[in-house]
Amino acid sequence: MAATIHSAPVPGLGASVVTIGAFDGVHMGHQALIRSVIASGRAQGLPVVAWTFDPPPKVFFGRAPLLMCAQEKVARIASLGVDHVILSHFDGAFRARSAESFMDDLAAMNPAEVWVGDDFRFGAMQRGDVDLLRSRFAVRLLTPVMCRKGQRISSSRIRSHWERGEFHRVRELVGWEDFYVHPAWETGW
Ligand SMILES: Cc1cc2nc3c(=O)[nH]c(=O)nc-3n(C[C@H](O)[C@H](O)[C@H](O)COP(=O)(O)O)c2cc1C
Ligand SMILES: Nc1ncnc2c1ncn2[C@@H]1O[C@H](COP(=O)(O)OP(=O)(O)OP(=O)(O)O)[C@@H](O)[C@H]1O
Repeated sequence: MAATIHSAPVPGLGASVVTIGAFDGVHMGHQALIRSVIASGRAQGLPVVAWTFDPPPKVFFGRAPLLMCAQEKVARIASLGVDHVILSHFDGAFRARSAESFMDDLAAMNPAEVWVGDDFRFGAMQRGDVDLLRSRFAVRLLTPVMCRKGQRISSSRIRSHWERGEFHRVRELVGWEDFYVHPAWETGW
């Protein structure tokens, strides 16, 4: 069944399992996290929600270039098999929301589990962390997914490889066989 796309918390969920993240590139670490929440949701018979942001916060703050547009990101997250994708517009008003206010929205979906990585932060000034999330929800942490060289896969590392022109590494760490790297990037503009 195709995922439904929302711009705010999914209404009317009596229970759910949720994962949250910027998910720029939907790389192999993100895929493992999303597959874990799907497996858990299926096992419990609960709807699976992936909550992401457009643009990714780091891009909004000018700390990173974008790896993947929102349309492609949502399509790839949906293709993994989640039931709902929330795409929140990350702007000046959204970034100023407190961690507590964000958790109130999360609570409206009655999550039985919230799946994130151990470095997940949220809320104004990044004040929310895994411990705060644990104060209100059952948090499930995914063990970091490493590359074959033993380093944690991240959007930041993929951006660095891209900037150095190491496109074979970009493709390897992103983990999508059809990930499009423009030929001009391969040869230099
Ligand atoms: C309601 C809300 C407010 C946020 N405000 C800030 C902020 O003020 N500064 C910041 O650097 N990041 C902010 N973020 C972004 C988070 O630090 C983080 O990037 C986001 O929750 C995605 O998590 P991830 O980076 O682990 O994927 C905010 C996130 C949320 C959900
Ligand atoms: N390699 C990984 N293994 C397990 N979880 C991961 C991995 N990379 C990211 N995550 C988790 O996925 C969610 C989304 O992460 P995020 O979008 O910040 O990815 P990132 O690759 O760490 O990005 P950036 O490098 O820009 O900080 C977070 O909960 C994060 O902890």
